[in-house]
Amino acid sequence: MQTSYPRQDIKVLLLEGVSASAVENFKRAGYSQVELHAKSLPDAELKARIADAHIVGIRSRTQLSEDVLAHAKRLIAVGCFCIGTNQVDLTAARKLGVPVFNAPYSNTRSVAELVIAEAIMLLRGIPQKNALCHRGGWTKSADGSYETRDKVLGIVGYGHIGTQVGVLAESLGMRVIFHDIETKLSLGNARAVSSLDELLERADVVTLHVPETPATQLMIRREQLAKMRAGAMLINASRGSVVDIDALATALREGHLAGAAVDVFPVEPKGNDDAFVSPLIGMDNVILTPHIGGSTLEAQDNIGIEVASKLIRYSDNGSTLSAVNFPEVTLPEHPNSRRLLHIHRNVPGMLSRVNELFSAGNINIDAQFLQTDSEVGYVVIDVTADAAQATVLKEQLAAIPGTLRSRVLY
Ligand SMILES: NC(=O)C1=CN([C@@H]2O[C@H](COP(=O)(O)OP(=O)(O)OC[C@H]3O[C@@H](n4cnc5c(N)ncnc54)[C@H](O)[C@@H]3O)[C@@H](O)[C@H]2O)C=CC1
Ligand SMILES: O=C(O)C(=O)COP(=O)(O)O
Repeated sequence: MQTSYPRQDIKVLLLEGVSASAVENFKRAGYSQVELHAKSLPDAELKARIADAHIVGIRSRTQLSEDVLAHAKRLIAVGCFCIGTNQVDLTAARKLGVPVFNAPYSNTRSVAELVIAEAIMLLRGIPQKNALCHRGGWTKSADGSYETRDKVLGIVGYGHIGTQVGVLAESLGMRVIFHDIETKLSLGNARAVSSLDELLERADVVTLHVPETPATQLMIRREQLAKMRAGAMLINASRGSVVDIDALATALREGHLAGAAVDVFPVEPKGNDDAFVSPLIGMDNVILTPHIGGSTLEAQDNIGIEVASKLIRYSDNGSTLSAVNFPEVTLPEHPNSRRLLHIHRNVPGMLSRVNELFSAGNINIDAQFLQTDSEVGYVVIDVTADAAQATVLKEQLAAIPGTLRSRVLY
């Protein structure tokens, strides 16, 4: 279907080495202006580059704050080519009429596999043994080295990743307990515990799989670490903000914890050429990884296809299905109609004002779908009109007070 605004004029800005599968997907769909950067950009450059971008794709590192988004004058949609969307000011984007999409499942298995591998490595004391061998040392000993069988794995955040970690851990013979703020269906023999404290007190290995929210900010501090069993281990592949990293360093240094595996940090380098700084550097019993929990070729390839497809669908036909900050609207394509979009502040009487326009112009509405949330309304309208009429209608829609965006799609 030919779009009113030519696809080749739509600028797609992709940062942080988003997978080539995304670029291919855009190009195949006719979006020829795709700019790909290997890293996240410094704030000033980001503001400059985002100024004329219609679509922006990022991963977990790029911060799309209200201030940055205010520079994006032509932005129609944002894609987070990852799970977390905490790096985007979702409310600010919504108020600008910009839907944000992500890939909620594609890298979950990759994280779960890494966590299981780390649990085994930590229980065997491999990080410190490996480090010593590299320095010419030799510690052939069973001290502090355990099988996973019958050990208790405590999962904090029993969602898409947490549940998969639980299933894999049970296949190794671990006993799985979990804590979540929602009531969750237990898979296998996993058991919910009554509180985070109970989980910390009972688990041999604690693994964190919560999103970054105000409630998970520094969820694991000195007091929580002190509640963990002496000799227990902590794995964090969620967000760096969830753990007080200095308190973790102290608990490890003092020997209360036997080891840790950390993939995410309060401050992470912008790209592979930048230095990594952490109080955990130099601790042999800590596995440090550069936020690669979801970085497998399979996951990145699938994420590239998934998020690019969502962005293309929105740009081509207005579907906001699975947007994380926006009313979800999807309407089948009606090839013989013109499609208009109207995004507005959710105030009383908006739909009747939109519809008055069409009846005043004697324009027939072939199909219409409105969805609202507390702040924003989004309506897709298919009408019988020619291209010139559609352009006039778009301008008239834009003039309705409270309008955030109006577009003609085709
Ligand atoms: N290291 C990496 O490369 C990756 C990290 N992640 C991180 O992992 C997080 C989790 O991913 P998914 O499992 O897919 O998310 P999810 O949304 O499926 O699961 C999160 C679970 O945490 C629970 N939760 C939320 N707040 C909580 C709280 N205060 N206390 C206890 N439970 C709470 C939720 O109810 C939910 O069950 C993502 O938000 C992302 O930040 C995700 C992918 C890759
Ligand atoms: O999916 C997520 O939330 C992740 O943390 C993975 O982030 P990344 O795409 O590796 O920057």
